[in-house]
Amino acid sequence: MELLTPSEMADADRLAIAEATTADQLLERAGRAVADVAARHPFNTPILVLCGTGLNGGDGFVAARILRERGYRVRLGLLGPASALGGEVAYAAEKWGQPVENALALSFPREGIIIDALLGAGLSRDIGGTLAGLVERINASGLQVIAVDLPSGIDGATGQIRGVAVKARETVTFFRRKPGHLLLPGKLNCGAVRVADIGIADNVLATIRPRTFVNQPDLWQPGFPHPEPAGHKYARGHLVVLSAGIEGTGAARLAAKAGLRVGAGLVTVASPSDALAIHAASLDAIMVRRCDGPEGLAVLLEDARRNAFVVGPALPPDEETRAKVDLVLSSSRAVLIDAGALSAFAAERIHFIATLRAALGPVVLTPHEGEFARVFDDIAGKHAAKLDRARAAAEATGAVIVLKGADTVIAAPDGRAAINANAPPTLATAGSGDVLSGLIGGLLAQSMPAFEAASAAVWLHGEAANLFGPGLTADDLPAMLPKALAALASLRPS
Ligand SMILES: NC(=O)C1=CN([C@@H]2O[C@H](COP(=O)(O)OP(=O)(O)OC[C@H]3O[C@@H](n4cnc5c(N)ncnc54)[C@H](OP(=O)(O)O)[C@@H]3O)[C@@H](O)[C@H]2O)[C@@H](O)CC1
Ligand SMILES: [K+]
Repeated sequence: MELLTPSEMADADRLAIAEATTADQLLERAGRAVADVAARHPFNTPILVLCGTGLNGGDGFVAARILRERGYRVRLGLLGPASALGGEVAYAAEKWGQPVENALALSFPREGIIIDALLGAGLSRDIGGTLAGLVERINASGLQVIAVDLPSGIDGATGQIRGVAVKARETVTFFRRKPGHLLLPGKLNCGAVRVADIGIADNVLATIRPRTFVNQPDLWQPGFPHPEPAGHKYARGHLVVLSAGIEGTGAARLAAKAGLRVGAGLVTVASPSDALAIHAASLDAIMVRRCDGPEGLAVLLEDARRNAFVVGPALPPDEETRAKVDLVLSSSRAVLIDAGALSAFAAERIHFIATLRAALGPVVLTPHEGEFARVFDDIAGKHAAKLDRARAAAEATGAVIVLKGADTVIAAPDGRAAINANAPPTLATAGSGDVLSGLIGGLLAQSMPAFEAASAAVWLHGEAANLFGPGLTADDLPAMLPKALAALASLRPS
């Protein structure tokens, strides 16, 4: 499902108006959708509608009129003079035809709901002054808030709070969600997000060509390597996970188990001599091979059937790790780089980016924010918004970037980006990132394209955690994958 930035949404409105509808009709339908949500509250609920002077306020005027017609007690406060209203908003205000209070001077009811129609897609700067005071009063009022399009103060393109922002219980948006509904902190201010159909046809998207998506199976399911009846393990790739030494072997096993569960035909843990015995004792279906230093890795790379490598979980951020990364990147294999293999380049950033750009095979990096800042300090300094940071790093390196967090962003070098929305807080647990690395590696081994592989893995990771429920540890994730894969298969178009 596509996500539209506020400016892409304005294009959608324009295209819809050019084709089959009028601005008045769009405003009427948007306001009606808001009224429908408010009308789920009991009949005698007092409703305070707070309107700005733009189209967001116009939606508020329409909602106020419809709710009053339905018998609700509605008061309306306007931010600014009525003379500032123009076009369809002035028309909606005229049709309201009831008293208009000064939003900055009105008294709040003790109970009821507030409809926040102060600012939506037109937010263009930080909120300050008296409006900031009003937003703080709304948040301190204890009243339930229904936000129109976006909670006022949330940037629809980035999810950032511009100065202050309304905290809503529900948000009604139109046609498609915006990135700010999914990215933190905006997501937390939105409450439950409802998407209303206001009569904009999907075909406007062919002109707009959105580049940002919700990370859902429709985005990558067609390329997902569901097992084929005639398939055999050698057609499903061979994933190699590099292990750390004796004190850090669990991470490689977690990644390897995830890679095997997600369908890689063969999985090998490449282990330093000191850890061979412990891996061999705890792995059955997964193979174990000796791999000491870059020389050992070079030997493993001689077999071209080993087509995907996970490098980083539990590896020390040192020169030897850098040498291993350089070696796999120059081998034209699919490579997943995480953890120690990212941090190893904190002092060698220029070299790292140049090596990534020169890589012949697909590459995916999975930094959390701390690792990202370490390796891409220039980009982190330039871009405050997570979506922009991930895209800039993907463009700079030619790699797919999975910028992890509660609102993980997956960005491709061609500008596509997906925002993940199914990760429960229980995923923030030790070893969870190693499982994700293995999932991506396992899909890369099966030749799934890198952006799709990374997005699918992030979704499966979230799905497995959701299916497990409370008390999750990373060890539980590979065991939950069959259920997550079954859930995915059930969503497959027949
Ligand atoms: N397009 C369509 O057809 C449809 C659009 N729809 C609706 O329209 C909404 C977008 O409407 P919009 O573009 O008029 O912008 P909107 O959010 O009302 O704000 C503009 C006003 O805010 C002001 N302002 C900005 N930042 C500020 C700040 N920090 N602090 C204070 N003021 C600030 C800005 O002032 P200015 O910058 O001009 O001084 C201007 O006056 C969209 O969210 C959806 O609800 C639906 O009806 C469906 C059809
Ligand atoms: K709003």
